[in-house]
Amino acid sequence: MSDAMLVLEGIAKSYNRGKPSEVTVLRDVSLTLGRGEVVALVAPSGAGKSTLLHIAGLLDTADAGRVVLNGRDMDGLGDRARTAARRQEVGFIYQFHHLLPEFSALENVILPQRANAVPQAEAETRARDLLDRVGVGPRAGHRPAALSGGEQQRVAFCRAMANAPGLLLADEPTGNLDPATSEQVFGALMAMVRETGLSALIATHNMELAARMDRALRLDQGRLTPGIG
Ligand SMILES: Nc1ncnc2c1ncn2[C@@H]1O[C@H](COP(=O)(O)OP(=O)(O)OP(=O)(O)O)[C@@H](O)[C@H]1O
Repeated sequence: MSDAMLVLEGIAKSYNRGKPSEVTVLRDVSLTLGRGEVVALVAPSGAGKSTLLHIAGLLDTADAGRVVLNGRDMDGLGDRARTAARRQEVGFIYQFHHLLPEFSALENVILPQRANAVPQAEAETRARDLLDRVGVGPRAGHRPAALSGGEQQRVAFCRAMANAPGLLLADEPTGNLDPATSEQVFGALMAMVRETGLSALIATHNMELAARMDRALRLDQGRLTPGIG
């Protein structure tokens, strides 16, 4: 098996193709993310970070180029196979937690496992373990609205990790938090990523956080260049 968890080759993406409002976001994006490697994705607002993360995580398709996830070429796969690959291989974290408001923290971490046919008791044990590891175990029975911003985001990590993905994609995961909470949440995220040997691509505007990852890539004018620049 290859050492890469994710390979992107020559990815291009435009919105409103063929219309006067066409906007080209990604021109030629290539990237190899090794197993256990944590890479910062730094970009000005509107440069296409979310678009790139969505293509890498199989939530969107590119106009050109290849996505190889865990050694498997995603080209030509049907919707069902892409959804199955995404559920097994990819965890997402967003700037806003997007937890389900009607469910407790615990249930929010159980549900994705149930969607993956994990038995209830096993899903609950894993959810409790994940929540304990990021320090929100005592709050497991609370709904998101009763949790602080930092707690909500830690629950969102647990949800992303619920199905033990090999790849974590994060879109400004601490962008909505004050500096002290951001530090706490980033610390919990990195500890879990390192412990589980996950590969991660983490978009951030925070240069200090970017500098603490294995390397940084800058997205600008539809292309990636090394460094924070
Ligand atoms: N569905 C869409 N239709 C048309 N244009 C879009 C669509 N989605 C995104 N765009 C445009 O593509 C560009 C890149 O968007 P994207 O959300 O990927 O940027 P971003 O780098 O994540 O931005 P931010 O940091 O502000 O969240 C923007 O100019 C945006 O307006």
